[in-house]
Amino acid sequence: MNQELALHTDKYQINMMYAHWVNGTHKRRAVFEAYFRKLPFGNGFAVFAGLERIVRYISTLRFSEEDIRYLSEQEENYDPAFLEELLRFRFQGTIHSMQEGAVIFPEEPLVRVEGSIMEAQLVETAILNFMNYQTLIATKAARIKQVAAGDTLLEFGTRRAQEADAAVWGARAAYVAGFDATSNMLAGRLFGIPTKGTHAHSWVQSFSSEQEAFDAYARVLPDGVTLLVDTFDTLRSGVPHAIATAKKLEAQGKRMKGIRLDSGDLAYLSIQARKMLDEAGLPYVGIVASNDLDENTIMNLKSQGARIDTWGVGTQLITASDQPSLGGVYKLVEIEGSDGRMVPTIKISSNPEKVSTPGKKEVYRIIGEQGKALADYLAFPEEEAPRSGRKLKIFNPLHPYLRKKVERYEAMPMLQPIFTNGLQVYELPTLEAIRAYHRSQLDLFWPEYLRKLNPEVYRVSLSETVWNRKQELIAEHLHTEEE
Ligand SMILES: Nc1ncnc2c1ncn2[C@@H]1O[C@H](COP(=O)(O)OP(=O)(O)OP(=O)(O)O)[C@@H](O)[C@H]1O
Ligand SMILES: O=P(O)(O)OC[C@H]1O[C@H](OP(=O)(O)OP(=O)(O)O)[C@H](O)[C@@H]1O
Ligand SMILES: O=C(O)c1cccnc1
Repeated sequence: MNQELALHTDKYQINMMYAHWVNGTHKRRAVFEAYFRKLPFGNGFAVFAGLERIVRYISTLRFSEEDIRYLSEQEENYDPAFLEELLRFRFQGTIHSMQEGAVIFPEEPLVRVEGSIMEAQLVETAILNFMNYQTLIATKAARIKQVAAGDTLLEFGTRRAQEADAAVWGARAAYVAGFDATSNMLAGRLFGIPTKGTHAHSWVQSFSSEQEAFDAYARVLPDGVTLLVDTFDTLRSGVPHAIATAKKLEAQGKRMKGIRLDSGDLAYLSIQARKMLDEAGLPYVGIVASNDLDENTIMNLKSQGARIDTWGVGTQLITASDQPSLGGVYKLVEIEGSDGRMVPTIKISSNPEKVSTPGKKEVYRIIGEQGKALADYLAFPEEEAPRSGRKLKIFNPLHPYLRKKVERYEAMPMLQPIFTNGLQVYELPTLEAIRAYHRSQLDLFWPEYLRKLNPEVYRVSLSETVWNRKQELIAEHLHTEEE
């Protein structure tokens, strides 16, 4: 899915690039950081996703002749010399990022872009677009995985997704966070995600009897067939007909894989269907359920003793319906001054949570002696990196009186170099490696940070130097305001 995406940006980015170019400031060095302020779904963590798309986007970022022609028709009347420069544009900046599958938290840099103000501004919109959506879906999927850890999870959302890209990249994000397969064949081909499918009601409706429909499907797809049993009456018709088909398969030495329930009381129906299958000597036939499922319904069904082994989850996952967007932002944290030195910048807001943290920052995950994460720690790259034996003060930046000191720990750097001066230096991991990394990340946390309801708040701490710089800049700003 390599598309031409240079114009996949907001017009104001092009206009700011142009204004910088006219002003002669377009080559000033700038550092931006992308982060979010609030976790989605009331969850205690999020799962980072979107990097592969970001890498593909950055490495193929070019304005085509058609893009330039389109820009030349805009009411802004861009100077042709500016458009000429866009035609030669290549991203030459440096990007650091969290790796896909990382467990991440509010207020920490997830993607850091350093480059000319012109190029760093251009890529804001697309980076946020990819990161916000894929991280949101991976986080939703992680919540579903948490309540059905030992079961099989199928992603069924394409028909309800917000268009094609969302379906395909959403299927990938779900797989990153632990789903087992998708129904989307394109996602399967593009990313190597396992694909699975049962059949629709239309298959049964297109025959004169349910039995005939089941037998025909099983004849064509004898290995691992799953039959949808709720077209007419699940317990009186669907399950008995499926049992009859399974017996015919057995006679040929084949095993039916499962039945699918898609309506009605899924707890009751699955318990009854399980009994009927077991009594018919078919304990190996599994039960798939679908129908507007999410983590809450699945948990609830499990608490009712539902006998469901596989969950098909569509709409609620792919649209993240209880919170359909992640509010990731991209803020300027440093800019080159007239003397060529980099100057930290701050964005002040009357809402203290919206005041940005100045300066380019590294993110360290501080792992305590029991192998579990204690806090994340943000420090300037020029500060001495945290290492065991060097006492660290961990505090909550919004409530600095909540503090503790740690001395024996491991400091795990979280941001990896992805591009250096335009050159891709990061080799994209396989999806299997990303899934394994995600699981290893979850293992770093005590369960109280991971639980789905009212989780403990994990701390993202600032180094004292970062904290002091922030206070100085706030004070400077107030001082200038008063003058
Ligand atoms: N035992 C149960 N406990 C809690 N929720 C359930 C239970 N059984 C099913 N559900 C959920 O309740 C909702 C039922 O929705 P709805 O009433 O639209 O379905 P339906 O009428 O059974 O089927 P259809 O989709 O054909 O209309 C679904 O989200 C389903 O997952
Ligand atoms: O419910 P979701 O989580 O989105 O899962 C996907 C749904 O898509 C299919 O039916 P569809 O919704 O097209 O029709 P139906 O509800 O009438 O079965 C399938 O039978 C599931 O119910
Ligand atoms: O294979 C299935 O059962 C399926 C696929 C997509 C949506 N609903 C169901």
